[in-house]
Amino acid sequence: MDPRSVARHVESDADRAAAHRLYTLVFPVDAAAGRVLLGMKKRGFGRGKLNGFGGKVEAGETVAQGAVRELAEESGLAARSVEQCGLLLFYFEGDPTAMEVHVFQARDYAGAAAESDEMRPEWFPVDQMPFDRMWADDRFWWPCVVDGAKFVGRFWFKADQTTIVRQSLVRVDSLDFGGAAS
Ligand SMILES: Nc1nc2c([nH]c(=O)n2[C@H]2C[C@H](O)[C@@H](COP(=O)(O)OP(=O)(O)OP(=O)(O)O)O2)c(=O)[nH]1
Repeated sequence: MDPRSVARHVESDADRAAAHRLYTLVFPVDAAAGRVLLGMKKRGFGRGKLNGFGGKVEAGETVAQGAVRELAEESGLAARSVEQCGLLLFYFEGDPTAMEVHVFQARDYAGAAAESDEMRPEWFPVDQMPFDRMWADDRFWWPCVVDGAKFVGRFWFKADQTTIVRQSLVRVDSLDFGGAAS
């Protein structure tokens, strides 16, 4: 398991041995206007869905650095800071590698949203999210973001990447795993 993975803190002994791949997911929030920037994914995994901005954490960067880099690459926004609000673990039937997704909000950023090769950005009111055009799990944990609550969610998907067969979601006091996620 990647030494930056926090999964070892939240999973069972059996899960701890499994491979985890680290990802980031960043939601730029315009708090004054009550809106969040999503992007329509133009290619690859999750193509056609609306989502936050993110991707794989690269060698030599922290998870937070990866979040800032992906946000800039995909949306054109330069985050001055990012705040982690959640941890998501995804398991897909037939795939031995779990996805460990670190979810951030970016409330302090510079620049204007611009279309990239990967994403077409669009602002939405935080209380009117287009869940029908998003990943199936998002409707369950997004209310935690709106409430300002930190959360850990685990979702087991069928290989169709659409059907959730099992899930757990808990609100937590802290996502500080001894520095592992910073
Ligand atoms: N909201 C939401 N986001 C998800 C889910 N599953 C999932 O992988 N994501 C996010 C995490 C990442 O931000 C993104 C997947 O990363 P990616 O495949 O685009 O990674 P990347 O940009 O490094 O990929 P690449 O095309 O450059 O190889 O999708 C989900 O169920 N809900």
